[in-house]
Amino acid sequence: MSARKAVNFRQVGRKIVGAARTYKEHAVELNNPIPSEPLIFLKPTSSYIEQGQSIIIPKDTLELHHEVELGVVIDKPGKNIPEASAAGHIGGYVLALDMTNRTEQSKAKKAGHSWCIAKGFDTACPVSRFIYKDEIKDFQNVSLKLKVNGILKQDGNTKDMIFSIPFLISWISCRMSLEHGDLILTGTPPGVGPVSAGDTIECSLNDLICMSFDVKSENMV
Ligand SMILES: O=C(O)/C=C/C(=O)CC(=O)C(=O)O
Ligand SMILES: [Mg+2]
Repeated sequence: MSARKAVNFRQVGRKIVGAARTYKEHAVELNNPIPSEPLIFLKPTSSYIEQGQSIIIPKDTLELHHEVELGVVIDKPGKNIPEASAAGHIGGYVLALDMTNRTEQSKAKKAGHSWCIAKGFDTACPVSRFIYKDEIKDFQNVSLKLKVNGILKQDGNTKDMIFSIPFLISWISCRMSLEHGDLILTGTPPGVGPVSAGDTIECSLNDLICMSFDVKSENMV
């Protein structure tokens, strides 16, 4: 059996590409149109945290939302990647949270500005350990769950995505080169909602990964 290959995406520190509204019911719950093509954004790698660190709500935030997502880690770089060969560029996965400052996002949407502040604050991208490719048999059939203070809020599966993961990889690569160590957040299933200081978020991927994060406000740190 060939040695498993890990991609040290945290050490490599390349870009985080977020895909938005990739689950129909999530687009609907936020009163958004069902997209005809992917909507993407970038998150800085300064937003990464791992279990043991806290999610910090930026000051003046009225509404911070949880979004549990499957993250795809890129191994083989490429540009204009054909959909048919896109899966060959995947190096592994993570369970991720695309924490979102909805207060900032609403302002940005009204003004036609980017979501970089809404999506890019420190601690906005909690991630699990690296998940080897062979640990997930079918990336298009992955269960994603999230609880807040023990109450189930999100319970989705990547089989319900509007765009397939190979399509997302191909589509993104036609607009920007994908590099070794990049992370693609593939979007969140329905059930997103607010978290407050003192809350605990628990999330899981299949029966493989569980992680939890506490939520603090800036004046608590
Ligand atoms: O359109 C909005 O109001 C918000 C969209 C998102 O934040 C989308 C995602 O990040 C997602 O679908 O995962
Ligand atoms: Mg998201």
